[in-house]
Order: sequence, then structure tokens, then C-alpha cells
Amino acid sequence: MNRQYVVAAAQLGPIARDESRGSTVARMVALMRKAKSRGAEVVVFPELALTTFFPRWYLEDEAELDRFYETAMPSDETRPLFDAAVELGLGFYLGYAELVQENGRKRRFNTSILVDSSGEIVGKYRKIHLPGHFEHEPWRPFQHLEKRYFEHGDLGFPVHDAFGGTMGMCLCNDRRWPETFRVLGLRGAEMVMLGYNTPLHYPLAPEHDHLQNFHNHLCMQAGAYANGCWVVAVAKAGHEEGCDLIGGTCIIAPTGEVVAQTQGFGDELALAEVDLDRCKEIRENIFNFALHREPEDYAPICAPKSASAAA
Ligand SMILES: CSCC[C@@H](NC(N)=O)C(=O)O
Repeated sequence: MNRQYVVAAAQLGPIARDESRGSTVARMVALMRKAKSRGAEVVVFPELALTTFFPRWYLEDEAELDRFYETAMPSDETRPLFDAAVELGLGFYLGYAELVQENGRKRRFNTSILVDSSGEIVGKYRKIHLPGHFEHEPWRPFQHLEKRYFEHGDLGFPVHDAFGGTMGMCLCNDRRWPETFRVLGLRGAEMVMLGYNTPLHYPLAPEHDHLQNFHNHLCMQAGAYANGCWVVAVAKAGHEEGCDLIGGTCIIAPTGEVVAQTQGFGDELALAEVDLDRCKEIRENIFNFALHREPEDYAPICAPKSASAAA
């Protein structure tokens, strides 16, 4: 694959609690076909793209909870995505809830994968910055129980040789942390793909609700610029099960400029021609890490949590 191609950010509109995987996957395959017809070679889907954003509910019935997770990838229900990748010659990024059995216990992760155009999984990431809370907090208009439903990702922030270059992944809340982009940048990421589910209303600081879209782009444009990488950021958007999720799906150049963006809150593509060599504009100049970075003065950033609180 060459280093210059069209990427499609494939935003999904709301997914109902009782929408079947078959229905969601069919929506996603339709987006893949549309992306192909518009020249795309890579398609990026949201976080937890296969289901509604279930951490908004406190679920006491484990069987009900398990229903939102994938125990195999691909499965019979998700295989159409992989088949479409092969048929159309497309790579894709997919976020989903992962359930694995290890040493006799269930482990749950908020996961993303990269799949190449031969249908092979070529990269996996498990979300590190899990937002929200662990216990049921009935005062909230909706829950955000990621800390209850997922373990801290155990794969670090890897990069992958794929799609003609060095690819990084993260998921939703990770994008707010400069460290995410810097670690990926230090590993040479030329494109960072990420999906998100971001409620418009933040119950802990509702006075910031009107800033949700601003903060969304602010952190990602800064991450792209300060690390000289492309960012492809994809929302699950719209009014989902009584909760408004922001849109703002976009593709950001290494200069920090938004070069493509969705307009609405439904299933929609934003496309841009990406040239991975443009990373050099930043990485060989203002953010030439070898020449200008001063890690000896950044010690608190790398200290364990307990020590950095005191720093
Ligand atoms: C608990 S409010 C933060 C919401 C968070 N959402 C996800 N999915 O990580 C985000 O950072 O967008």
C-alpha cells in the first residue's frame, strides 16, 4: 500500500439497546461500500461500534451485560465486516467490547483492532484511560460505568506497521490525555485512529456542556500538531437511548488543521486524502524530538501516580 490514500471516518448514528448486531453490521457495511465508491482505502469506525453505549446503565444481570461483548472476533455476526474488507480491498479500525476467559475468570476490555484488506487483524489496543465511575450513582441522569465494565488495558500504546506506515490507536477518553499522543508519537505513529462516545451533558460539571465540541477538537488538534501525525476521530453520535452524544467526527492533518468533518448526527462519512509523508513537515521541524525535546526535565510525567501527586 502506498503512503497517500483516502481515509473515511465512518460516523455512526444512535444504536438502540435492542438493535441486533446484524442490523448494526449491515449499517457499517453500507458505509464501507459508500466509502469505497468515494475512493477510500481505510475506514475508521467508532468506539463500541457494535452496540449501544451500554455503560450508561447499571446492569445487575450478568447475562444481560455479557450480551454487549464480543467473545470472538470475527464472529458469525461480525464476519460481514471482514468479508467486505476483502471484497472491497479496504482496511478498517473497529472499536468493540471484548470479553475473554483467562485462568477461569472473565476479563472485559474496551478494545479496538486494525484489520487489513486481506481480512487479517494486524493490531489490537485495549483502552487505558477509563472514565466515569465504578459504583451505581443514581443521582446521575445516566451512568458512565466504564470503570466497572472494563479492566485497564494491558497492551500499552503499541504502534503497528499497516496501511503503508506506522499506525497508532486509542479510544475516546484517551484522546484528552497528551501522554497518549506523545507515547504514540515517540513510537513513530503517523496516523492515530480513535473512536468515541461522548455525552453532551457532563453531570460533574454541567457548566462545561457547551464546551464539549470545543474540547473534543482542541485535544485532538493539539495531539496531531505536537506529534506531527494524522488523527482520524470518529463519533457514535446523536440521541441514543435518551442521551445526546456529540458528533464532530473529523480528520486532522499533522499541522493540527481539521481537513474533513461530518455535518450531522447520523451514519455519515467524512473523507480526506491522507499523505503520511506530510508528518515530516512537523516532525523534522518544530517538533523534531531528537533535536528539541528535553526529557530530562519531564520527570514528573513519568513518575508513578503516587509520586507525581507530590511532584
Ligand atoms: C465521563 S465523561 C467523559 C466521557 C468520555 N467517554 C468515553 N467513552 O470515554 C470522553 O472522554 O469523551
